[in-house]
Amino acid sequence: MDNAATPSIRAIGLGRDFAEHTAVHPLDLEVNPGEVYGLLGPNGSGKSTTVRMLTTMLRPSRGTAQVAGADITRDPGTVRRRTGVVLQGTALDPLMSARELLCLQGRLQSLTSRQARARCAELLTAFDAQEFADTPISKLSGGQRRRIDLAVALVQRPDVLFLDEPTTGLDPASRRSLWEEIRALSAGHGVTVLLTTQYLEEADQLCDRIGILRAGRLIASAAPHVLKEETGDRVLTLRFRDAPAAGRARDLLTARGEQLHAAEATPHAVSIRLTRPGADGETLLTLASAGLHAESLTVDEPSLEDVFLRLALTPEGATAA
Ligand SMILES: Nc1ncnc2c1ncn2[C@@H]1O[C@H](COP(=O)(O)OP(=O)(O)OP(=O)(O)O)[C@@H](O)[C@H]1O
Repeated sequence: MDNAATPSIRAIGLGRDFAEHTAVHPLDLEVNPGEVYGLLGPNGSGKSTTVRMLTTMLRPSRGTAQVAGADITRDPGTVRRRTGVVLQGTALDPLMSARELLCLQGRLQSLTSRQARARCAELLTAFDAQEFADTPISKLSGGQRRRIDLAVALVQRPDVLFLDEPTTGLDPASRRSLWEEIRALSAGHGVTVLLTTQYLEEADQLCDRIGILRAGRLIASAAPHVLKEETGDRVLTLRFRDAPAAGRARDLLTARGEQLHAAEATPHAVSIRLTRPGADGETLLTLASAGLHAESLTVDEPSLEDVFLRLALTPEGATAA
């Protein structure tokens, strides 16, 4: 994909049924070259089914998609040649070493044995894996295996990389190091990455844009900061000298119809959701005119968790797309 204007992934009305059950409702999605896009959603929301359709492993029941410039149903061979895939549960042969696996993958991709060895050495260096390159896969840690999974998917220099829950089961340090690898692929090599995750922090830190799936529907798709600004309320916390002052402030604000928030559950503090522009100033004026002066105040920005809880877990039909 060398045309920056052409999306690396474009799905139009893509959907899949299993018997009577619609796992993915018609879905429209565009992911641009070099972008890291995260599909986020609770268990069973359709993340893996979407990835399996886009990687040509599962035929869609409806709709179309182009991946790396080729149609997933009309030209699945080209899609496969231009994409790398790392699915849940490693499929690596436990008796082979990383070096053997990478060379074999290179040969399967029609590299000469000399080219395959060179590519293998390049990837082992890039993934800092020389130290365990000749150890059987069965003896590697979860984090080391995941790095080899990723390296195997990169042998053919894919334009688009699909990662299904790449960091599930990894400790925080291994997770962060895998994020670095993924960022380097996208920023340094222009690889487009579509990953699924159940970790909000991962989506927030790693992804340029996030799509939230709920019951097979894409209910939001935007940059994490945009989702936070659009969906989450800021929270104002005021701390008073004593609990009675905080109690009076709480009563006054409740009577005005403000939404109290359990951000800081101490008797000296009161937190409210800032649901409209200027609500922070109004609140301070209201309290000051009743002789209530806070000793300190903080405003917390919404987190992706707020967004996710509101969008993904509220009853169906209660939120707009
Ligand atoms: N092969 C299948 N046969 C029947 N139903 C399936 C099949 N694969 C998935 N489903 C159903 O489709 C829905 C979406 O499943 P999918 O695995 O895509 O969700 P997910 O968001 O990836 O979940 P998880 O986070 O648990 O991996 C679920 O209701 C699931 O039971």
